[in-house]
Amino acid sequence: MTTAVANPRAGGAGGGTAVAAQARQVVKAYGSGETRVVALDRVDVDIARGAFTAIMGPSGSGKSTLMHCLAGLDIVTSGQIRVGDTEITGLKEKRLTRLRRDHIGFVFQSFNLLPTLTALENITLPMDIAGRRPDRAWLDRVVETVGLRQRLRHRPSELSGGQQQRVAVARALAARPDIIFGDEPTGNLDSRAGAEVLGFLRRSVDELGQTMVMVTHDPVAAAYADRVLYLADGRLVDEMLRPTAEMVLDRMKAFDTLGRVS
Ligand SMILES: Nc1ncnc2c1ncn2[C@@H]1O[C@H](COP(=O)(O)OP(=O)(O)OP(=O)(O)O)[C@@H](O)[C@H]1O
Repeated sequence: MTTAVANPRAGGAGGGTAVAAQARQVVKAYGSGETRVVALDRVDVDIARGAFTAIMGPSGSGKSTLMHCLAGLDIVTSGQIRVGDTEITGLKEKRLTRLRRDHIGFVFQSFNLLPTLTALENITLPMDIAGRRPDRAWLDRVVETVGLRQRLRHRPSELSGGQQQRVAVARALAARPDIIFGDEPTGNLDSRAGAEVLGFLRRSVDELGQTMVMVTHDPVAAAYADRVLYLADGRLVDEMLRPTAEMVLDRMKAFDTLGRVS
């Protein structure tokens, strides 16, 4: 019934390009003088459209900073960031806010749902605020994909953690963003609920053509991705295609042996 929505990607910014987001020679430094910290050190990366990318690396290696820079939440010190066809470095805050609102979705570790609203109201809230009408057929398909049909009238307190995160995923998907960023989206969930949410993120890539980028420490979570990027000391040091949890774990152990964990 929901297969009628044939091309969910049509109409997005830069919909024709194979790269959803791109970093070129990105440097991000915090502070100055003796307290200066280089969080990203000349990072080049292409995030493929319609793929699931995981970002891994030791604590403090720059994962969140890279995600925030790619999402236009943080301003780079030097280098360029493109989202779709738009060069975002140098954009004024107003245009950046609009770009984030219209083209980027977020899923955080804490679900960030409004307790007084039902699941459905939470899902459509960003569109309501933006004065956009939800596309009913698309919303239907999203609700179906994340398995929330029977829970739409429930408030967050009446839902399990996994279900709440599925509402947050549906909220991100509902606006049909060009790219969704997740910062440890399963960090607050037990392994069963985490697996469920990761399964839905995977489905949103496979069935809805969504582009997903997720920061994680968890090899099992990373194994849901098509590609894993490894950061160490603010640099992109390695990547892995079609990962399995064992492969990711082995790679992490190799990094440990090199003394790269902080
Ligand atoms: N606002 C800030 N001010 C100063 N330094 C910062 C700031 N944000 C991050 N840093 C520093 O930049 C570096 C990278 O931080 P970042 O949060 O990106 O790492 P991470 O890999 O996401 O770490 P974790 O896995 O612990 O979340 C760290 O050394 C951190 O201390």
